[in-house]
Amino acid sequence: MNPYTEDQSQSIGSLGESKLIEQLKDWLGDAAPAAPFGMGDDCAVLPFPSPGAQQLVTADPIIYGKHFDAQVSPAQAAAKLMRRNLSDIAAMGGRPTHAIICLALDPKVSISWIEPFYKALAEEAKRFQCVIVGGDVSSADHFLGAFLTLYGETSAPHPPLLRHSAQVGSPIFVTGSLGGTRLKKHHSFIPRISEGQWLARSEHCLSCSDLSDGLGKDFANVLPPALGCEIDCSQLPIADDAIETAKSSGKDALYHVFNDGEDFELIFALKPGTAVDSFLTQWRKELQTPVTKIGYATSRTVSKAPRLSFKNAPQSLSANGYEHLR
Ligand SMILES: Nc1ncnc2c1ncn2[C@@H]1O[C@H](COP(=O)(O)OP(=O)(O)O)[C@@H](O)[C@H]1O
Ligand SMILES: Cc1ncc(C[n+]2csc(CCOP(=O)(O)OP(=O)(O)O)c2C)c(N)n1
Ligand SMILES: [Mg+2]
Repeated sequence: MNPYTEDQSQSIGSLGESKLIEQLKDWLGDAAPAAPFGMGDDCAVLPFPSPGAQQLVTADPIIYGKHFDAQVSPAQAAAKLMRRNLSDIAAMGGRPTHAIICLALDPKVSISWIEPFYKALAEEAKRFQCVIVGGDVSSADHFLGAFLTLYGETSAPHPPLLRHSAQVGSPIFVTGSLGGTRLKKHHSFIPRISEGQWLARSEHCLSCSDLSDGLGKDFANVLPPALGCEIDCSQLPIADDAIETAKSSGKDALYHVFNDGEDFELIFALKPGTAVDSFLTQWRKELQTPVTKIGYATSRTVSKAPRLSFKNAPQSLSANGYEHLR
């Protein structure tokens, strides 16, 4: 849906900041607790994390024209905003608790866009068991951005799952399937919260991250700078929608797997020598989400940054991922 209207009476400009904030609170309903624990004071007052848990906090926005466009409904945009932050909490093995949302909006944004957007944020918060405790509204010219800060906590007593901690020989896995994001997954994925928590509880996982910028870039998230990674392209879980996308893009489906980003799946590395078959049996007993071993961490002598090498790759595969500002 196009978020803008030329009819001033239907725009948020006709409400003004204070009236809009009142409306936002109404639309959030019981997803927004009362002050001082929620909206209404200068700060929200948050409780300490549960005993033995550590506090997590992450931030990612959605910006019109950068993370979504007019093809995406306000409810889908809201789900994407919540879930891309939830995906970071999942990657650390945590669960979400509290969210703050800052809006920068052109006055021409329509009430009929912001209302379903906020109602869907409330639905998402309830579904993923967190509350929306505040935020900010400011005006911006020709811009629509919603910036979410999400608090969470680790799964006590387990430490958070960190990036860059794989070791030589670590088998590397991904959840779900990759490369199918352009058609719909970028706004309709499920953050892998249970899977992240399960990994945090397992004694096998050394390192974990989520795939937001594409496997060709984010593989490096689980590796220390001195290591490389060999990926067996014949083992990659290619999404049906990656194959569909490839039909019209003129590129190989693997191109979309490595470069399109926004898979919001987990990539993780296990301790070297982990019995992969019994790990997989255990996973499949307790989790429904598919998981695939895609390769392993390799040693590298001359190194500034982790390097990717391939088995069974098509010739001239480019695998760089998504990079803002370029
Ligand atoms: N503008 C910024 N100021 C401070 N820290 C930032 C900024 N942008 C990103 N970071 C931090 O850099 C790290 C990598 O960011 P990013 O690639 O956006 O992570 P993710 O893919 O998980 O969103 C994160 O720890 C993030 O908090
Ligand atoms: C209109 C529009 N343009 C481009 C994209 C594709 N896209 C936008 S951001 C992004 C990468 C991930 O986003 P980023 O903000 O880098 O997430 P982070 O790594 O910070 O979690 C991709 C593939 C899109 N989904 N919609
Ligand atoms: Mg980010």
